[in-house]
Amino acid sequence: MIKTSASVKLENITKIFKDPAGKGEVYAVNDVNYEIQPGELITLLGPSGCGKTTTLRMIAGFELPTKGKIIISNQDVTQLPPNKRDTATVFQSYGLFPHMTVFENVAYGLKLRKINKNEIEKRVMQTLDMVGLKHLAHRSPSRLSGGQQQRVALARSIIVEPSVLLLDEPLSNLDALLREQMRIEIRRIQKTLGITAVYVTHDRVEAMSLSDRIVLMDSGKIIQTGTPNEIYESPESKFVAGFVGKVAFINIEIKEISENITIKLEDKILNIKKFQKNLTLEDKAVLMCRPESMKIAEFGKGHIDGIVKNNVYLGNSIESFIETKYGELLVQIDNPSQKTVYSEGQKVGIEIVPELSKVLKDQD
Ligand SMILES: Nc1ncnc2c1ncn2[C@@H]1O[C@H](COP(=O)(O)OP(=O)(O)OP(=O)(O)O)[C@@H](O)[C@H]1O
Repeated sequence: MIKTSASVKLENITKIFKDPAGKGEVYAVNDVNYEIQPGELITLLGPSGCGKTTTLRMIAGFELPTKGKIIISNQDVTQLPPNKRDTATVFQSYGLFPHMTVFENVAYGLKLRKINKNEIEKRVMQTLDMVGLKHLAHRSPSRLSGGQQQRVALARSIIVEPSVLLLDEPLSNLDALLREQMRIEIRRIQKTLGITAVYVTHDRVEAMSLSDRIVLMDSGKIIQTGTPNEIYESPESKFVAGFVGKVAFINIEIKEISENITIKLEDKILNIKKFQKNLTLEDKAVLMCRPESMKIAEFGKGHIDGIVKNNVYLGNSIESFIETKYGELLVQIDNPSQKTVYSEGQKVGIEIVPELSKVLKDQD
C-alpha cells in the first residue's frame, strides 16, 4: 500500500518559544540531531515538558523550527506547510468529524484528492478491515468506544499513504488493557505497511514494547538513543536507568577496572562487566540494582541484609520490597513458591547477581 518508506533527518533542530509568563525564552527543543531510518518506528520518550511534542509538531509542519533543518527522504521540508509534507498525524484527541460516519471520516482524505468513487470504496473498506472496523463503517463516531475512535483516526491517517506516520500520545485516553491491545495493533499495522513512524509517549512500557529505537529526551535535548534493550541494559546515567525501568542505586567503592569492574560491597568483592568506557577508578560510582538482578537468600548469606517490608503478588512473579541500610530494594521473585518467598517482617539476605548487574558513573 505504501509507496516507499522515507527517512527523516533532524539537523540541529532548535525551537525557542517566548515564555508566556514573562519576557524570557523557553528552549523547548535544543539542538537535536537524529536520523530515522526508512520503515523504522522510533519513540520520543521523556518527562513532561522535555520537548517531545514540539519535535513531532516540527516534523509534521505545525511548528517551524527556530534553527535547523528537517529532511524527509532527501527533501528539505523545513519551510513546507503540513499538507505538502507527505506526513500524517494521529492525535491523542482523535480529531474525528462528528457529523460524518466512520466510512466518511476515513474517505475524507481521498475525496480531497479527487479519487474516483469505486476506488475510494475499495480502499476505505480495505483500510477499515486492517484496523478491525469494517463492520462499523456506517456508524457515527459518537457511538464508538475510545479505542474504536482511535482506530478510525489511525485508518484516516494511513489511507492517504503518507511516507511518515506521526503519533502524538495516541493511547493516553484509553484504559490500560485497551492501550496494550492498541499498541500491539499499531505496531502490526506499521510493520505490515513498512511505514516510517514517530511515536510520542511518556510511558516507558509503551516505548519499550513498540519501538525499534527509543530517543530519550530531557530539557529539550536528546540524552540517549538506542534499541529498547540497549537503553534498558546499558543506560548512560541514573536518570536514563530510572526512566526506562525500576531501579535502585547503591554507592560502591571501585577497587579495580579492567574488562571487569571489581567492586567492594560490605566485606565482599564482586566482579561486574564494564560497559561505560569513560568510567575510571577516581569516579564516584553506583551499583544499578534492577528487580531481576538480585535474588533473595537466607539472612546473612547474601551480599546485603534486610527485612521484608511487603510482597506484591503479580501472578507468576512477586515483587518483594526489602528494607536495607542502602534504602528500599525491590527484588523480583519469579515462579514464587514457599521456599523462595519470605513473609513480611522476616530478616533476609539479598544476593547481587553479577552477570545481571551494572556499575554506573554517578553523574546525576
Ligand atoms: N506554544 C508554546 N509557547 C510557549 N512555550 C511552549 C509552547 N509549546 C510548548 N512550550 C514549552 O516547551 C517545552 C516543551 O514542550 P512540549 O509540549 O514539547 O513537551 P512534551 O515533552 O511533549 O511534554 P508533555 O509530555 O507534557 O506533552 C515546555 O516547557 C513547554 O511549556
